[in-house]
Amino acid sequence: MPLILISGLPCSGKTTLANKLKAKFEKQMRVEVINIEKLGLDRNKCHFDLKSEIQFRGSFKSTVNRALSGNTLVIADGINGIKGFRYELYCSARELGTTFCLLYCTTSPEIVREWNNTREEETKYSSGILDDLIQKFEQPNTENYWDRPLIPIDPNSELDLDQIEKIAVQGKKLRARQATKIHIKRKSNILFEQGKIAQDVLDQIFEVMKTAQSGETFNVICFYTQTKKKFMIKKKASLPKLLRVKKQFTKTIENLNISQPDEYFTLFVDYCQKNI
Ligand SMILES: Nc1ncnc2c1ncn2[C@@H]1O[C@H](COP(=O)(O)OP(=O)(O)OP(=O)(O)O)[C@@H](O)[C@H]1O
Repeated sequence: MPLILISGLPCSGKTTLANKLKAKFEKQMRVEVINIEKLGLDRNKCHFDLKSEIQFRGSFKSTVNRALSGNTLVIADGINGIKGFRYELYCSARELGTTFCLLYCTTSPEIVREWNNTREEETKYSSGILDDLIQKFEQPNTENYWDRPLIPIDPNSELDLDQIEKIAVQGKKLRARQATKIHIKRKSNILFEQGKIAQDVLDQIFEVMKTAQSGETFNVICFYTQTKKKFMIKKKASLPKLLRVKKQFTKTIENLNISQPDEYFTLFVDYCQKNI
């Protein structure tokens, strides 16, 4: 059954949107909204650090997959700000040959901060986590085929539920393709590829450090294919220290199912920024 994926900054009106969709569609079919509340989790704990984020994404995805295999319209209501993760959810819909669409709540960072301030204390994002999530958010982009069809939603404008129904429910079904299966690479290939990506990132960081003076901050830009991450490192580190960071990262993510090279790259660069 259809998958409606919602994406947007934290506190951008996603659940409000999901509830409006549910109210409309449940007159016609079974509808399941999957979000932090449904999973019984705390939004600040889920995004506290890399490990908890990855665990949260794992349970979000498996709950979506379980619901999709039933006769249910699934509304996957989350920040879904990592493009590699949106790709994985798109693939779930594609493997089942169902309809799919991405609704993007376009609320700006300034407004989400305001809305967050008016929330009840227990549902508020702490300001550090809110800023971190805003900074990391990879905006949906129709150049990525898995971000299509994309419907931008401004929570302050009238919602065109009929347009969403036309695309998400009556629209074209995705076709399960061999490519989806090919993508499920053998673990050893994935580990080999991740090792290369990590080494590449370290080489790029080390290159900048070689020419910089101790005590100054470094601006580093790391590339992986077309993905670019710019960040700052506060102090110079030795090569053994960089290798230790890589080892710690590998330990942190071991047993977590990261198959997308893009996602691995983004997570590793974030980890380097925080731990060097
Ligand atoms: N159009 C709107 N105008 C003003 N406030 C709004 C609007 N939409 C949502 N809000 C407020 O923003 C807060 C967050 O709304 P909502 O739970 O829908 O966002 P969310 O993106 O699902 O949040 P989260 O990232 O925590 O899941 C709520 O307090 C809600 O009242």
